[in-house]
Amino acid sequence: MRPLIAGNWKMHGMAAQLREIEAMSKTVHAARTAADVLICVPAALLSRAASIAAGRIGIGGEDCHAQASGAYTGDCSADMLKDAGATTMNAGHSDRRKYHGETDAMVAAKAEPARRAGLTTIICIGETQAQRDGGNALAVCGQQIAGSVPTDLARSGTIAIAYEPLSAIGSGHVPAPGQIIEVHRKIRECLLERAGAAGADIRILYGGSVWSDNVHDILGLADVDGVLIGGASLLA
Ligand SMILES: O=C(CO)COP(=O)(O)O
Repeated sequence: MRPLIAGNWKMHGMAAQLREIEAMSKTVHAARTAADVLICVPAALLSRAASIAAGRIGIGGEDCHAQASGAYTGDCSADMLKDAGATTMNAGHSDRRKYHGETDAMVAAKAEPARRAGLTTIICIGETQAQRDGGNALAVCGQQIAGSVPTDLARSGTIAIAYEPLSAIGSGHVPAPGQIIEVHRKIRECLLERAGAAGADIRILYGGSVWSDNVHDILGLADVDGVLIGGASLLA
């Protein structure tokens, strides 16, 4: 499977930061990179980022509202992301689950309008350290897949999954390879159960403290079809 190298800028970046999009687009284009490259940016930068990227790399949104329009002050719909130039969006990032109380059902409800808008949705899952310490990591990830991945979307090829264990995000602590392999294998099994053969073609990304010095090793692990990068994606 062609890997996806995705960045997530979170709530970082003013207009000056778009220089990095320019530099990344040029590098990817010139090097004919053997991977798809995508940067998810704050909504305020989306339109300018997409115009600078000019299709050389993908530009994504970081979230959307489940409704197409309405009295939802401060929110942004999947159609709006698409209209601004996005190809992809994130849903269910642990920041959203933690600070906005997003549940699996809410995440699933965002993925469907994204598909209708023509966006691929990267659905983020991952266990907390307490869940891992309690021996529940695989069960938690399985439940998150069951709750946040609509079956028809899994079949339609318009989603990717990002496994981001919370203890790895922004900490510099990447789990042992065995942990990543074990959880990705579990996710693959869940996807095959849900979507049949189509589940084999869904990309499963790893996220959490990915940097230039560990990305090659991580991409070499079984069932790792790409990475979702936070801090390191701010620099071309
Ligand atoms: O949350 C992440 C990407 O969505 C990972 O962030 P870091 O790469 O900064 O650990």
